Amino acid sequence: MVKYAIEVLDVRKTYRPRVGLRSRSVVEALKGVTLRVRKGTIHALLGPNGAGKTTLIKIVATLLAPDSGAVYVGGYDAVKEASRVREIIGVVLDVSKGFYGSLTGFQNLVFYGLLKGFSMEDARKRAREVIELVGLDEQSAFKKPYFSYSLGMRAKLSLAKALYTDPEVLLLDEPTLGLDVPSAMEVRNMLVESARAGKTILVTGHNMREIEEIAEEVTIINRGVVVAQGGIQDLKRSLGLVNILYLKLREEGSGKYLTHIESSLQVARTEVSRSSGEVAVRVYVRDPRDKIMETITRILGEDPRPLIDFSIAEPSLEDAYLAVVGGDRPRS
Ligand SMILES: Nc1ncnc2c1ncn2[C@@H]1O[C@H](COP(=O)(O)OP(=O)(O)OP(=O)(O)O)[C@@H](O)[C@H]1O
Repeated sequence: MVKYAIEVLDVRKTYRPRVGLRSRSVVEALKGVTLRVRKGTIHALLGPNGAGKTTLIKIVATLLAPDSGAVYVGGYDAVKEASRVREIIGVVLDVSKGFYGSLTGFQNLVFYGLLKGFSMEDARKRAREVIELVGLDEQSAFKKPYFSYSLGMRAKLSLAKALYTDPEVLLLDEPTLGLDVPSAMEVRNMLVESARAGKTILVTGHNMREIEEIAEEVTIINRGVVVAQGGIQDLKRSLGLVNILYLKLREEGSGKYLTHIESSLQVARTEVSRSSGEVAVRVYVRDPRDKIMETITRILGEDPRPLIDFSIAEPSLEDAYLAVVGGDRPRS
């Protein structure tokens, strides 16, 4: 059995856009990117504008050929066996492309089904199913022409099309772009459900909170190069990101309490401020949350009096992302 549903091995891609009549500039969009996505998982491809994410999605989707390197989807070579790959993928690229403006969403999907070899009856049945699955409202789906759709409705219809053939692998370039908050949440839930059901998803996006909620692993690329990769928690740890422990203590006994904390945990830094008999402390800790909780509980057992309140803030994927590409200006 194939362990990785998607394998991208040392892929390079250069664009040579025409500038003026003769001269050509060269854009190295991917400079040797490798990533592997395990079957039944969600892997997020992150990076600033122009990093090369769309280029990579298009290559995995067989829409662009790499200059060098190899890509396998479901074990099939995306260049030599492109038609096999196309049978097992669903793709969302530009949510505003790929539909006929004068047809309704339903008609567009039925037409797509017929192109994919479905009978008229099956094409209509499947179109209804995916419209329901993505939560596209019926009035819009069956009555309104596509050209009148809002960006959010277009995004849902794109997703419906990607899911139409019930593909093993979903390749989604910013699938929640333009969706309102509840719709984006519905889509996220649907992706998580799809992965649970065994589908493999490679998704790009700029909303780190959304990505953190759904993805198991991430690849961060910048200027065509992988700058960080792996499980989200491992990534935070490897970047040396720390938890922040907030403590509110009574003045009396606070010194001893803090000494205890600092000797039990790997503390990177402590910030203390005092006001009206209370001490507010921020402790930057390298230990995981469990260890911090265990330490607080133990010290509390010895002397509960100084502690008024505490909370722990864990670093977010956004912190990790900013640590890797923070401050970098978008290209082009
Ligand atoms: N058809 C093309 N011709 C020339 N250059 C291109 C073409 N498509 C993309 N590029 C360039 O390749 C680089 C990577 O672009 P790509 O669209 O893959 O980035 P991206 O990470 O998807 O960005 P965004 O987050 O803005 O969608 C950019 O410098 C872009 O300008």
